[in-house]
Amino acid sequence: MAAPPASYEKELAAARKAASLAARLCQGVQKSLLQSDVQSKADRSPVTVADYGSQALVSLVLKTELSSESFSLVAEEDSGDLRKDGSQETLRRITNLVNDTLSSDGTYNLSLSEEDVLVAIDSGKSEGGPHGRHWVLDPIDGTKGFLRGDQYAIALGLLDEGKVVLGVLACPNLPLAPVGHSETESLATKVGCLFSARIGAGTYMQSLDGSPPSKVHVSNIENPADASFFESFEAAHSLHDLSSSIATKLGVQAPPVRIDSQAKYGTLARGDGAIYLRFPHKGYREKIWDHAAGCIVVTEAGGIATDAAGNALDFSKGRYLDLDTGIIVTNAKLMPLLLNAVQSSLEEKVQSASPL
Ligand SMILES: Nc1ncnc2c1ncn2[C@@H]1O[C@H](COP(=O)(O)O)[C@@H](O)[C@H]1OP(=O)(O)O
Ligand SMILES: [Mg+2]
Ligand SMILES: [Mg+2]
Ligand SMILES: [Mg+2]
Repeated sequence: MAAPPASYEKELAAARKAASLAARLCQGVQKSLLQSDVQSKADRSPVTVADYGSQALVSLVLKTELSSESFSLVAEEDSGDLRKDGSQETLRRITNLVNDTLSSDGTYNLSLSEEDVLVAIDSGKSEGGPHGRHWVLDPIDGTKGFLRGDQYAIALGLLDEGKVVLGVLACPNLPLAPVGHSETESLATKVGCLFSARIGAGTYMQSLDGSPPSKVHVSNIENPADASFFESFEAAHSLHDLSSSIATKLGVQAPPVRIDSQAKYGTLARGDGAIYLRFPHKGYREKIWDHAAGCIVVTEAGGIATDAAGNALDFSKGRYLDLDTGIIVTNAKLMPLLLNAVQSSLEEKVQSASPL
């Protein structure tokens, strides 16, 4: 007899715990961010002690909670820069952050050395791929938002045979109340959301301080005139002009809601807006950790995520996502209209760029 299908319940509980602890570490750092905590990577993008600390902590919690299983992690950061001369102080600070967060939780009797932290960070070097299980982690997604004091997310997913089977998004600065509605934004509202999704079991949201989870669903808007859309805060991450041309074609009335990170997938999953548009500049290659958790959070809530040609996102190809032009997300009713608008705006863009 065939084995029953995996339920991934134990893995989801471990992922929630890991992402919640990492969120606690990041919140502490964001409150007291020192200039010396921020470095530039070789690609000139920022990285902070919190990105490294979050990656070490998630890797450690997953390994400890799921100790009997083989462990593969595809994650954004590595220890290369931390092993260079002049990084000792930064490494010491990261190690203290990880140990302080572990002891504040109280369930682990662990104290890590600096070398343990480097090793935990480097356990994220897996290449992923179509076979077996691989955890996929962005320890801070939206580092620029994190530095501004805005939105960011700890994004953790699990691939099994190339498919995302669970995902959690911890969004420490995201209000529990809907965003993008000016009436609710003026109210002092509680922040800190944890989204979690398991294949076939739906998407749930709870507060990061531990309220019971409640099931969420994407917006059921059918008329694009009533829809609002999310896009990157950073114009360098997504072509705002292209989104605006698509929105105009669709008849969307509301201005774009710009927020950082995969928090956009979370807000869409709970129906705050109806559309997410992402069109990186030419030459940018999307990584799996920037979309795996967000993708299952939104699809288990009834949404659809595709590339600009309407193909499902394929997480089985290694560390990068191979895709056509961009990523679009909406509900099943709006997707055909959205795809038409995207394709016609992309054609216009090509025509306006080619010499007559
Ligand atoms: N030039 C770029 N174009 C598109 N995305 C980028 C670029 N540089 C970094 N990113 C990544 O885009 C995501 C943030 O997107 P958003 O614009 O939706 O906030 C992050 O994963 C960020 O990485 P990181 O995880 O290092 O912050
Ligand atoms: Mg980064
Ligand atoms: Mg990212
Ligand atoms: Mg990141």
